[in-house]
Amino acid sequence: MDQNFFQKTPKQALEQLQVTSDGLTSSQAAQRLAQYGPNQLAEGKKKSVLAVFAEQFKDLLVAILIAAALISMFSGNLESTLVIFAVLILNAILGTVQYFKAEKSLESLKAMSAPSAKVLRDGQRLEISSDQIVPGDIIELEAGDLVVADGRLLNCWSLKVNESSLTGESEAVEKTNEAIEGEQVALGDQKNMVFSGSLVTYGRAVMVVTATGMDTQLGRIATLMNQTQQRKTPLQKNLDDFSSKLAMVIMVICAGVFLLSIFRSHMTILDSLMFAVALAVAAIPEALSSIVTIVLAMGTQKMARQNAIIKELKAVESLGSVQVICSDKTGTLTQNRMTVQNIWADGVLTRGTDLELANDAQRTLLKIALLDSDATMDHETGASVGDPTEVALVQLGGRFGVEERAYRTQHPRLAELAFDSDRKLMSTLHNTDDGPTLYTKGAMDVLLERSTQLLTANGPVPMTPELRAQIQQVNRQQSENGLRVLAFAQRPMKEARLLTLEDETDYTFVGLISMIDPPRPESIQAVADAKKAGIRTVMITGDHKVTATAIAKQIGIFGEGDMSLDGVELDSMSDEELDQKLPHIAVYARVSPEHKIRIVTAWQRRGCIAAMTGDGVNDAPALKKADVGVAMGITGTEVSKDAAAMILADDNFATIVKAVLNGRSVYANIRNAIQFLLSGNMAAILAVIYASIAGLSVPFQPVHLLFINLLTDSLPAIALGMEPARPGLMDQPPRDPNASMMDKPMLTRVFGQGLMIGIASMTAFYIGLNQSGPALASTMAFATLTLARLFHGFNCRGKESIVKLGLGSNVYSLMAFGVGILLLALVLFVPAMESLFLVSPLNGFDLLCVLGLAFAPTLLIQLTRIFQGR
Ligand SMILES: Nc1ncnc2c1ncn2[C@@H]1O[C@H](COP(=O)(O)OP(=O)(O)OP(=O)(O)O)[C@@H](O)[C@H]1O
Ligand SMILES: [Ca+2]
Repeated sequence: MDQNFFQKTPKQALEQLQVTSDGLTSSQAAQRLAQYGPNQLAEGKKKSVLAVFAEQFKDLLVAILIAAALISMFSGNLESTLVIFAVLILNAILGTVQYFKAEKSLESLKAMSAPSAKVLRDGQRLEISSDQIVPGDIIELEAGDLVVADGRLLNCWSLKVNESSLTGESEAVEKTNEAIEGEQVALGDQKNMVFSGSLVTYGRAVMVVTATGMDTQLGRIATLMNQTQQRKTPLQKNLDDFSSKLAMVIMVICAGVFLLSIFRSHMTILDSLMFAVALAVAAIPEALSSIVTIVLAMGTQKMARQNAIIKELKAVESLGSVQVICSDKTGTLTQNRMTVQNIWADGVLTRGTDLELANDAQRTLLKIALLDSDATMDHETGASVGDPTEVALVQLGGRFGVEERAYRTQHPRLAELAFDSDRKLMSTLHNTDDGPTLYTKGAMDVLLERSTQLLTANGPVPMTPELRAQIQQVNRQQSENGLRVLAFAQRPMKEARLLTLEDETDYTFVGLISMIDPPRPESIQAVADAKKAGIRTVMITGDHKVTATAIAKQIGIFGEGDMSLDGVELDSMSDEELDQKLPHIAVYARVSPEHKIRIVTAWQRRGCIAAMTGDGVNDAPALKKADVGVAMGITGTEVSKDAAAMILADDNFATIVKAVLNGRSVYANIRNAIQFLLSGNMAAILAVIYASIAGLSVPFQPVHLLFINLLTDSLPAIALGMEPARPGLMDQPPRDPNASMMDKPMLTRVFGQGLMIGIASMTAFYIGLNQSGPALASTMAFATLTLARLFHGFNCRGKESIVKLGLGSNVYSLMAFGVGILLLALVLFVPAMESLFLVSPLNGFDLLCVLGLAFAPTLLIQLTRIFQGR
C-alpha cells in the first residue's frame, strides 16, 4: 500500500482506503481483519511446551535428585531410581501445566484491561477492543485516549499528541488535518498523521486508520515485545533469595552429615551418601515457589470477580500493606450522578425544581449551559450521553421544555476550547443576535477572577468588589451544603475565528448553577472499614474546597483535628511543612494532577505504602509513582488505565477496600502455606540429623520425602492458600511493608512444630526398630511423618484453635486431608507399591502407633491454643 498518506487530502485518503465517511461495513471489517490480522504487536515468541518442560529440570534441587537417583542405582536399588525419575517427570509435567495456566490467567487479565477505541462502523459509533481495528476504520480520538493504530487525521480540534514512545520527544505535538507537500517528511513532521502508541493529551479528532499491528511505525521499530513475561513480586524475590540461601546451608549441613557418618559411625561411603541425599531432599521445599504462584494467581482471579482487575501481580502484595488511600471524589467516592439544585443570576437565587425563567439574565444562563456542553439527552426516556456535570445541565433545560439539540442547531458551535482539569474551564464560540460570542463555564473562583462585568436583567454592569463578595457569599453557602457550583460567563468577540487560551478573559459574569452529587452509600462504610484497618483515606479533588470538605465530612474522611488544603495553599508549602501536616490533611481541593505526585511522594517519604486513584490523562505519572496506581474502568481514560496497576471495573471506592482485604488475606494465606511447608521439612531434617548423630540407619528414603514434598504436602498447602479471609483481618493495622515474612516468630514456629513432628516420627522409628528392624522402622517413620504433616495442615490455617476456626470453614483443607490419606493408604496397603516405595507391611499395632504418634503434635498444638483461649 502507498504509504505517503500525509500528502493526501482527507478525501483522497478515504478513497484510497476504500471507506466512506460512515466507516467500514461490518463485512468489510471482518474481511480486512482476516487479511491483515489482529491489530497487535507480535509478542516475543511464546515458549514452547517442550522448552518450558526442559526448564523444570534446570534447578539445583533436580541436580541433587538426579544424583540421588544415580547413587541409588549404583547401590543396586533400581526401583528407587525409577521412582525418583518418575517423580521428577511428574513434577516437571505439573510445573509445565502450571506455567501455562498462570500465563493464561495473566492473558485473560490483560484482555480485560486491553485498550478500547471508539470506531465508526456501518454509520454507528461503537467502542471495540483495539485488536479488532483494521485499516480503513474511522476512529474518534479525545484527550486521554491511546492512539491504537497509525492513521491520517480527517478532522481535528486543537489536537495535541504525545509521541514520546516513538520519537522520544516528551513535549506534546499539535496536529492538523492539512495535506503536506514533499516526498520525504520525517515522522515528527507528519503533523496530519498520528501513530500507534501515542497519547492524546488535548483536544479531539477523527482519524482514518492507515496501518495496524506490525505494519505501524511502532511495529517497525519495536524489538519484539515480551509482554507476557511476568516480573516477580517482592515476596517471590524474597523467597527465591531465601531458597538459595537455604540451598547453601543445606549443602554445608549435608557435607557435615556425610563426614560424620563416615568417620563417627563408620558407615560405608554409599550409605553415608544416602544420608546426605536424604537430608537434601528433606530440606528443599520443592513445591514452595509454585504454591506461591498458584495462590497469587487465585487471588487475582478472586479480585477480578469482585471488580478489581489486577494488572501487575505485585500489586496484590502492595495492596495488603496499603497504609493510605488517596482517592478522587467525583464518581469514586460519590455517585457521579449530578442533579441541579439551585441557580443564581441577577442577584436572585432560585431552586432548580420550582424555577421559572424570570428574566433575561436567567435565560442567558440557561443558553450558555446548553450550548457550552457536549452532553445530549433523549428527553422522552431520560437516557443521556456525556459528562454527568453536563448531563445535569441538559436535564435542567428539559425541565423548561428547552431541548439542547434545537438550540444547538440554531446556534452552531464555531470553535471550542475543551475542558481540562488544569484550567477548569470550557469555552465555545457561537453566532448570536449580538454577533459572535464566547461562552465559558467552569470553576467559580477561576471564572470570577477573569470577569470585569456582571450581567443583570437590564444588561451588563461593571463588576464591583461588593458584587464579587456577594457572588462569593452565594458560592460559599452552596458549597457548604456539599453542592458543586459551576459558574457561567460570556464575552462578545470581534469575529468568528479559532480560539486560543488568551481569549478566556475579560468576561461578563452571568451566573451560578449548583448541583448535588450524593456520596455512594458504600463509600461511607468502606471509609469506616479502612479506618478500622488502620488505613487513612484522603480525598483529592478538582472541586472547590468547601464543597469537598462538606462531602468529606458526610463520608467520614474529614474528622476531628483534620484540615483541608487547596492547590494554592499546597504550592505555598515547603516540603518540611507538608511532611509535618500530612497526617492531618484529609482533603486536597482544587488540585491539578501535578499536585497528586507531590502528595503521593510526601506519603512515601514517610515510609508509607500509598494507593492513588486517577482517571485523567495527566494522572498517569502519579499512578505510576504510587505503590498501587488505581484507574477507573468506566470513566477512566485509556492512558490512566495503561499506567495503573489495578483497574476498578465499577469505579467504586469500596472496591479498593475490598481489594485491600483480599491483598491481606492472600499474604496471610501464603505465609500460612509457607509455614506449613517449612515446618514439615524441618521435621524431616531434624529426624535425619538425629539419626546420623545417633548412628541409626537412614530413617527416610529419598522416594519417601519426595512423595511427601510433592504430593501429600502440596494439597494442604494449596488449601491453605484458599482459606477464606478471616473476619478480624481488617481490624488490624497494615503489616510493616519492610518486615520480612521469615521473621523470628515465624522461624520459631517452624522450628518448634518441626521438632514435635520430628520427635513423633523418630519415636515411631524406634518402635519399628524394636519390633523388627530398619525396614519396618523406616516405614513407620515415613507413615508417621506423612500423616503428622497432613494433620498439621489444620494447625496452619490460622493462629486460633480449630474449634474457633471451624473444621468446615475451609472445605479444601478437608478435601486435601482426605486425598492425602488416600494416597498414603495406596502406598502402604497396595502390595505392588511395596518395592517401589520401599515400605514393609504394617500390622494393626504398628498402625495404631503411627496414628497416635502422628496425631500427638496436632493434639498438643490445639490443646495449647484452647487453653490459651485462642
Ligand atoms: N465539563 C465541565 N465544564 C466546565 N467546567 C467543569 C466541567 N467539569 C468540571 N468543571 C469544573 O472544574 C472543576 C474540576 O473538575 P475535575 O473534573 O478536575 O474534578 P472533579 O471531577 O470535580 O473532582 P475529582 O478530581 O474528585 O474527580 C470542577 O469543580 C468544576 O468547577
Ligand atoms: Ca476528576
